Amino acid sequence: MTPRPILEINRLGHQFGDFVVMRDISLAVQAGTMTALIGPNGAGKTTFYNLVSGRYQPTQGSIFFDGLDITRMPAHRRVALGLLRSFQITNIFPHLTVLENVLVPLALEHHKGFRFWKSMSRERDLKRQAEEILERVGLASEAHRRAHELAYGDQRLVEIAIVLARNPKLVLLDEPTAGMNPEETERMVHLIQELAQQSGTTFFLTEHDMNVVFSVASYLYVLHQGSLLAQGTPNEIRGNRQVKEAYLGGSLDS
Ligand SMILES: Nc1ncnc2c1ncn2[C@@H]1O[C@H](COP(=O)(O)OP(=O)(O)OP(=O)(O)O)[C@@H](O)[C@H]1O
Repeated sequence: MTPRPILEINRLGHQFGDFVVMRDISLAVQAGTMTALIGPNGAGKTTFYNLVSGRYQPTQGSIFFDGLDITRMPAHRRVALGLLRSFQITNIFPHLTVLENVLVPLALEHHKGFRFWKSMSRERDLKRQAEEILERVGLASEAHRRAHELAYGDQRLVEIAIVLARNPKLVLLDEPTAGMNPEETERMVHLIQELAQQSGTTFFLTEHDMNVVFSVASYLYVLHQGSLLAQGTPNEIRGNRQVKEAYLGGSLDS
């Protein structure tokens, strides 16, 4: 029996007024995989993520998460179900320490809320969990620094730690290496690979850097002008003529 996909998109379409940005997208993301959505600039990746995360509601089609129809569900309820998005723009509390940045979502996950912040901060168990998450993303030594003091690449790691603290089933990773230098990119790639192998979390990422995509993803969907142009393994996509043409000049050859 084929396992049920964690994310199933059926004939998804979206219009802004009369302008059709997305048409007839059907795809499935299998649990435990690292799947990527790629496409040239303006292909519709951000719109697609906004539809899946609940920021926009599609004008056509349906979205199922873990077997549940979430097409019209508000974003915060999707988060509560375990569907999280890591934003391109750093989305952290700059004046809290790195550890506190992870403790806040952990507290939310444990339904304790901000009112209990003071007593909660002493709770050894949550602190230990936060430290474990920081260990996993390679930030244990930065735990007591304020987040805004960190280098850009490390701030993106804090963002990943915040997402992990919500105990996600599916993470939409929006350009995880955008704006990073080569060293930071390499660290992030290693981290993504490790997370994909070790946790039961499923990742669905979009990324402009094809070297990153081909080294982390096991399956790819290619968007072009709002439609699905191709799907397949990294090797199949690398050799796909239509995909190469869509990218005009072969950034896929690298
Ligand atoms: N709010 C909006 N209103 C009208 N058109 C929009 C809106 N948001 C996006 N678009 C249009 O939808 C199309 C897809 O844009 P989108 O940002 O989803 O593409 P993308 O693949 O994420 O691009 P990039 O890789 O450059 O970030 C583009 O033509 C864009 O101009």
